[in-house]
Amino acid sequence: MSSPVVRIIGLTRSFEQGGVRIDVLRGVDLTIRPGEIVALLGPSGSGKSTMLQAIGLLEGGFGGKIEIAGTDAARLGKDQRAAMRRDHLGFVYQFHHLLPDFTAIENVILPQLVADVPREAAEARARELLDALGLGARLDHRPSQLSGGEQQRVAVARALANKPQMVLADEPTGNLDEATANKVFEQFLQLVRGEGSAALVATHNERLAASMDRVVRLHEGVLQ
Ligand SMILES: Nc1ncnc2c1ncn2[C@@H]1O[C@H](COP(=O)(O)OP(=O)(O)OP(=O)(O)O)[C@@H](O)[C@H]1O
Repeated sequence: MSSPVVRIIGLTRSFEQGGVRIDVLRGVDLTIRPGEIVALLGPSGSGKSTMLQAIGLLEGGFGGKIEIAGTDAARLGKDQRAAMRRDHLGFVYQFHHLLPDFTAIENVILPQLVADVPREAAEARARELLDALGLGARLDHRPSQLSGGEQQRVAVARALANKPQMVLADEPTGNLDEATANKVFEQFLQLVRGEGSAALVATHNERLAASMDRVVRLHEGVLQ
């Protein structure tokens, strides 16, 4: 059996708020296999974003163990964590965070150049992903010239540009109207499946969650 893309054991995280300690994550265990698409459900404030930040190696302050692609994150220095994010993980957020002065295709090319992909190959890959998302006629548009759904699709293409083993998505269609959200989400899932990436997708939407391979729920700091 192939090794998991992510394995977390006993993940904990607490915050101080106004002198009061809140234990948000109280011992979360989760294993995600290659290509597995997992929905992360939980009420507002239950710690979904906090969990994605931990797995994305974006912040410290966590207890427990996180392994990404078989490597214990605790052993990685700052630069190695950045390399792990770049080479193995893709990120999609509720808001697109595209670079406003770059076109759609440039936004998808850039992370590849940072990963030392040659320019021509990076451009071909960006074109392929944007085409697959129905944005073939929008390659040279800047984010401000795109609709919300189109911006979010560019963000999806950017997340997949470096062929990540896993995509971490935090309410990736949360700022879109329902019809657009459904369409973009369907395209997102189809592309992630086609690419063979695993994904962990935080959402409030039970219906979208049901279309994924597995659903886990955060409740009172643990997964159910
Ligand atoms: N940097 C921080 N400092 C203090 N408290 C924090 C911090 N980050 C998160 N929290 C608290 O941790 C809890 C979980 O927040 P988190 O954003 O992970 O929840 P969530 O499940 O993603 O919520 P939502 O569905 O509303 O996005 C909340 O009570 C939040 O206020």
